[in-house]
Amino acid sequence: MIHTNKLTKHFKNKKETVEAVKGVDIDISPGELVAFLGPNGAGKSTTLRMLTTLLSPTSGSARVAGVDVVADPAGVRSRIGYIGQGNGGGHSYRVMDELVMQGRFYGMNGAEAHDRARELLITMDLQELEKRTVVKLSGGQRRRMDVALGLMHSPQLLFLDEPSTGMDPQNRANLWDHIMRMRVEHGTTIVMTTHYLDEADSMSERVIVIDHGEIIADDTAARLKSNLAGDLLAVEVPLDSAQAARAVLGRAAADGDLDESMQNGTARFRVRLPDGARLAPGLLKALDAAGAPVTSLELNPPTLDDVFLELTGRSLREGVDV
Ligand SMILES: Nc1ncnc2c1ncn2[C@@H]1O[C@H](COP(=O)(O)OP(=O)(O)OP(=O)(O)O)[C@@H](O)[C@H]1O
Repeated sequence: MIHTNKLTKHFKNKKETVEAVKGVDIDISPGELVAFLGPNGAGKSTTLRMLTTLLSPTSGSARVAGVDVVADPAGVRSRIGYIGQGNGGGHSYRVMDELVMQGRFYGMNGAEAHDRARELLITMDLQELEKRTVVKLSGGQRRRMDVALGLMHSPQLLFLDEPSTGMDPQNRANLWDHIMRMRVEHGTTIVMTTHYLDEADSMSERVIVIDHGEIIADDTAARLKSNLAGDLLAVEVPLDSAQAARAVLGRAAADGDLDESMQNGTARFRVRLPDGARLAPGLLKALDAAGAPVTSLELNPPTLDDVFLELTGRSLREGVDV
């Protein structure tokens, strides 16, 4: 569905050249749900804008839905839906009319556009609002309508640029319910960008992590987490057994790193384990046998932020509103 070869975008300002996307190779198959995840300025939107023909690449190539983005941008656009960041300006048309107009724009006749609009109003739970003018919709309703607009011409491939930024948790969950339903009903391939770690984790099947214009990881969220981060185990032992605990835990640590702190007669250690749930019981026994009885234990599965931290030494949360 998407194939890129060393796709690159440089922006030239007066004094400097910004290398926003540095030769990325991306392959996405039909039906996949893929999230581009990365910090501010990583190059996610620029990549998406090249794939949707809104920007032309500096070099490299991209085929989207079987069509080259440079040779036939109109062909790409007719096959994809694109829902950009934020809402456009206010619209004084009614919801139904706006959808029908979009269908007409894509060459549908009036009856086809009407039927398709009615179908999408149901999928996106907007049927009660078909006569309301677009400016009067709430933020969440407006975003669902944006998605409906992007789907009017039944694209095989839908691009969502930060679909839920600025929404409250309830509206985000609601939007995702609708997107997932649409996906099941129409088998649409979805490519999205997001800042929200939990969203990339729970909604997408595959996460492409972008940093400084390069792809630094590409896998399922589950595999990224288990391969790169591991579970985080925190144990407390009495202070006088800290040395024994340090030796046992140091051997078990995935990366040899032990984080330790002392407080109120207790030593607290934090260590990453590749498969914590399976290893923790044996480790408790080993600690006990070494004379370091565990007084408290906490086991946390890794997050995509841990993955990013492991890959870059930085947290994705830095400077990001999550
Ligand atoms: N039109 C432009 N002119 C100059 N530089 C640009 C332009 N558009 C983007 N950039 C720069 O390219 C880099 C990548 O920007 P991009 O918008 O792709 O990042 P992003 O990962 O989508 O970030 P965000 O999550 O903040 O939307 C940034 O350094 C940005 O400042």
